[in-house]
Amino acid sequence: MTLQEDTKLLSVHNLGCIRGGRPVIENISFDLPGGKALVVTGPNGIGKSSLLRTLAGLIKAHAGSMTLEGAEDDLSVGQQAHYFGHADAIKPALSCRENLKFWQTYYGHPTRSPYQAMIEVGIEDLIDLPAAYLSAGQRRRLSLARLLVSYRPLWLLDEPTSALDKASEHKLEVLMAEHLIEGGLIIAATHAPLGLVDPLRLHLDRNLASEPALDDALSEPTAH
Ligand SMILES: Nc1ncnc2c1ncn2[C@@H]1O[C@H](COP(=O)(O)OP(=O)(O)OP(=O)(O)O)[C@@H](O)[C@H]1O
Repeated sequence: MTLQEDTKLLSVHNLGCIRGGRPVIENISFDLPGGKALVVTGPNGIGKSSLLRTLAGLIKAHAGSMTLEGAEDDLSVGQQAHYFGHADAIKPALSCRENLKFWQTYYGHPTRSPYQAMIEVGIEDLIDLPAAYLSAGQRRRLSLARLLVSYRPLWLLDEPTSALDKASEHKLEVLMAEHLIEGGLIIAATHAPLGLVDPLRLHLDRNLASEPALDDALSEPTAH
């Protein structure tokens, strides 16, 4: 495949990780170009979250390699990724604005003000409220706003619609579409349809734990 100068490409080759002393993902290989999403599916406990956490650099890969070319090549994949996991990365004693300012300072590459990001997720009225006062869905939306205050090309989304109402789910669809149009990449682990247009798909299956199936991929899985 020929890469345009500004085209990003995430390449994952034979990735594996160990948790609790046993391998939970093995031999995961795929290519994901900028502008595309990869939807990861599979039964509970198969390793979807572990895959995302490994890509985010939160779990050490015990095998394989991953690179993200075309962005900041000197940074690791995790350093170029926003990780939106089950736990909301929110400090309850800080206001919503202070939480977003903290993350923007930490991540760098500012794209929107905290207030603009809060408008995007529809909770701008709560911007000066301590995050401890937010409902579960509001916390989730604040967590989502964290992705909007700083640019990172790769979004790693673990069950991103959990606790979101229908309007927020729709907003998430729009935000994901915008990120892809701008050449970003998304990997989403999900049990729910996410409204992504024509995503690549990786289904992890218990019987195929060492041979994940990647449909419609740029490169065939190379499980050995
Ligand atoms: N902190 C941990 N220590 C040890 N083992 C863990 C840990 N977290 C998860 N596991 C194990 O790793 C395996 C994969 O878990 P993971 O959370 O990645 O699955 P999942 O596909 O995301 O599941 P779900 O659909 O339920 O969210 C499971 O067998 C789980 O028991």
